[in-house]
Amino acid sequence: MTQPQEGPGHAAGMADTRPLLSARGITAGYGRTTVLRDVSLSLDAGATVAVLGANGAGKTTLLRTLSGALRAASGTIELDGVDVTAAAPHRRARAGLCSIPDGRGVFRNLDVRDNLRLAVPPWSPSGSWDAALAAFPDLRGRLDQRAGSLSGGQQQMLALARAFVAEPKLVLVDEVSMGLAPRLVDELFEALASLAAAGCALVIVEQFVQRALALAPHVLLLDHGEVVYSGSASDVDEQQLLGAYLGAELTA
Ligand SMILES: Nc1ncnc2c1ncn2[C@@H]1O[C@H](COP(=O)(O)OP(=O)(O)OP(=O)(O)O)[C@@H](O)[C@H]1O
Repeated sequence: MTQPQEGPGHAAGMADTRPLLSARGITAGYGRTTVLRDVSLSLDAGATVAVLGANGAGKTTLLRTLSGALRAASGTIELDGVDVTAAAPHRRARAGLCSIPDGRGVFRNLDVRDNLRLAVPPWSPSGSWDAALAAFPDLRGRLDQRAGSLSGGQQQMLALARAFVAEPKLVLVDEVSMGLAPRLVDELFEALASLAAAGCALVIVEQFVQRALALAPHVLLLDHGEVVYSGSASDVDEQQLLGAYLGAELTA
């Protein structure tokens, strides 16, 4: 396994600048069940990593631990140099983290306008959501519509639009394509690409591996809660990838 400082988003040989996200030795789970074991992930500002692995490998658990929805049993998480291991989700959000969970992450009882308004950070100079509506013009005519009455795809657009408005340094995206038609998934991935192009770092969990790899130059491959590959997407061994997805024994 690659050491964290050589992992995703960290080009070997480059000047050693502080990573935006540094998670080291994370162990986490639910009650007495340990899911993640000694997971490390380091990501530079503006870098994108795809977290891959079979069902139950621990991908969502990793995102939940990074967002603060789940407390790590051991290990440390630093965001932009600040230790947020014990910080509540709202404190991580203030530090620049935005989480888009697979349950969409919108306020279903509020209309689209209020969903966007609440995503504006208090310190934002512009307080504008023009970029969000430019990325998702479909939402423009729905500002007064209750989020809960939007289609699944529109809710996912709104969740991503909120990320645009929040101007985060890091966005955690869990299964953005879940249950959506390919055309909508294209649109959502274009929006993710423009977030990345704007300098936002992304940690992506995605069932469509090829889509994730098209966006992410870096891969963290989990198998039964352990990192079995961490590094460049172009170097990932297809057999190893397949092995992790099939839950088969992996060769070194
Ligand atoms: N709230 C929970 N309580 C107890 N166990 C859980 C809970 N959530 C997940 N698990 C278990 O933790 C393990 C990892 O689940 P997780 O959702 O992180 O995997 P995943 O890689 O995201 O899988 P999938 O692709 O199916 O979403 C699984 O065995 C799952 O059953």
